Amino acid sequence: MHLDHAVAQPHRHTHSAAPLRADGTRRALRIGLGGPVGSGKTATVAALCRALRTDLSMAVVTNDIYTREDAEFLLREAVLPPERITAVETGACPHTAIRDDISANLEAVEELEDAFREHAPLDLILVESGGDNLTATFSRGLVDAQIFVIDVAGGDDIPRKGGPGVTTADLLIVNKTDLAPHVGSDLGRMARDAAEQRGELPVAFQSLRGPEGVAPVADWVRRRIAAWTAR
Ligand SMILES: Nc1nc2c(ncn2[C@@H]2O[C@H](COP(=O)(O)OP(=O)(O)OP(=O)(O)O)[C@@H](O)[C@H]2O)c(=O)[nH]1
Repeated sequence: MHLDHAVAQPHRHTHSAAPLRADGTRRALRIGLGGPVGSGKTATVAALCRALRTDLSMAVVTNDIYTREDAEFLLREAVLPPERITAVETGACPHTAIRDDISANLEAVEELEDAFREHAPLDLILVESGGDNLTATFSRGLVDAQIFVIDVAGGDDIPRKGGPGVTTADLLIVNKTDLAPHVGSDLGRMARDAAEQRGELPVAFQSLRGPEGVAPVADWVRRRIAAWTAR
């Protein structure tokens, strides 16, 4: 079994918000990325921007507790033009801003949509959560699909322990597989536990340091966009 390769498909259709705006135009697909501190959310967002930006009109909203560090990293790396990156400062509780009081994030995605609507309507907005614990999930009023990013260095028992991110995310990424031999994580066990917790929901084993990088996850995003556009 090639665990470095994404196990994809099928996915559930759990969209809650309407794909069309009041004026009949299609809005962008919104995908949220959550997960524990340091698991690789920003690195995955950066890699997705590089992989998809020539084919798609895209933008990113970052959430940090007190800083704009994630947005500054994306700006420094020039993964997208600055006007396509917005930072939301969430205050004390990062999961509140993506789950309970989503107003600041909704405002950010709607402003981005409006800014590009005329000349290059957005196809995709990635919303990155601030690093938080295993319970941080997105409101379905904010995003249409969510990706949960964990990493092998966080311990190979994370999939077994479950939690809403691991069990319900539309895609689970087990990141930094290149580190598995160094930290003694058993990828086979993580795959079995993840399958047990998630049933048919897909899991991608990813190393951004490896030759494949983000490609399998970028393909998953493309399929979501295709399904969104076909609706
Ligand atoms: N070895 C290895 N390192 C990685 C990989 N992906 C990300 N990293 C590194 O892990 C560190 C944390 O990555 P980030 O993308 O900042 O993690 P994050 O989840 O956004 O962190 P917070 O925003 O602080 O929650 C960085 O030094 C990345 O370069 C990977 O696949 N392999």
